[in-house]
Amino acid sequence: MEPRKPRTKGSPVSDLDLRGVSRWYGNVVAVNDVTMTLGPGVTGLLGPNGAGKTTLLHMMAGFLAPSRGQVLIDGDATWRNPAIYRKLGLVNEREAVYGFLSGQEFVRASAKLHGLPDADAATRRAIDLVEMTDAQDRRMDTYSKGMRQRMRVAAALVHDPAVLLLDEPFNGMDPRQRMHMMDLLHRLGAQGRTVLFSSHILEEVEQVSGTVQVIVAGRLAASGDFRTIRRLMTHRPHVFAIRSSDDRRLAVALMASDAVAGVTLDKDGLTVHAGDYGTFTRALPRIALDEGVRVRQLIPSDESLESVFSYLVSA
Ligand SMILES: Nc1ncnc2c1ncn2[C@@H]1O[C@H](COP(=O)(O)OP(=O)(O)OP(=O)(O)O)[C@@H](O)[C@H]1O
Repeated sequence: MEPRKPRTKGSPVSDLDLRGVSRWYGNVVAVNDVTMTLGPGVTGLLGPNGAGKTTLLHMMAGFLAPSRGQVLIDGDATWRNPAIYRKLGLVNEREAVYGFLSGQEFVRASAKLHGLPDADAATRRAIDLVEMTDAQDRRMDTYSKGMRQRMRVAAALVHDPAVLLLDEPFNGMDPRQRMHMMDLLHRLGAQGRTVLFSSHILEEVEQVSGTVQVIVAGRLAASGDFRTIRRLMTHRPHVFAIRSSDDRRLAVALMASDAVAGVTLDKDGLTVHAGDYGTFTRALPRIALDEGVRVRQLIPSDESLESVFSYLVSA
């Protein structure tokens, strides 16, 4: 976890604690016995579609009761506790904005809902934080996806919460908008806020967050800094499809290698089961060279995110 940093101003730092949290819908177990603690800095909640990310975020935000366990902010349960909204902001996955409102009106409505004593000042400050001051008077339906998303973040930040939760904030953004949003999350984390965002894309999480929580099929599958997660994902069995100038000869040589667990040969070439990505990809060129075989194609054939996740779950 990133070191705790003091907030520059506003409310004190907050910790978010999940203790044995489960949530089921009828027979569907959406979240299964998740325990984690989140502190200041940016944390990525990584998981494939349907893993339970939205359900977790909604429980953290006090929108949804845990079926079992507890979600606590600074020791207080989030469920049925409106007082936590002074400390917490949520940016939901679905865009719910009235396009006829200007960005400024949208953020100001949020300031009013929070009953802030000086709604205008809070609105100005939040819009400035997301760098949307120049565009604040335009109607929101004239904004790009990225601009709309930043205004939604401003609305969630208008009361200066110590905790910010964002559900798939990068969805539908082009690379430039994505960079801008990443920069914003970095800044918010560096200010000492506890920022949690969900994503199903490893690279997004890797670029923004110090800490990663991986959730699969409702369970916490792994957690740590992104290097640990990346290592877990590469140090695992891999399957490669290979075509070469002499598949048969290469197959025989590969079978003798410690880096290879199994080889099948058919008319489309070789399928190699390797114990570990790095060991195999370092060994292959040497083996091919020794045998005088030219490798024409090397394709990792089980690189789907789902296969990585299912490995992490079983690990
Ligand atoms: N209101 C509900 N009623 C029944 N099942 C639900 C409900 N909400 C979610 N689920 C189920 O719970 C599981 C977790 O869903 P959730 O939306 O939390 O996952 P997610 O990781 O956010 O996925 P996505 O990114 O696709 O939204 C899924 O199997 C989903 O179908």
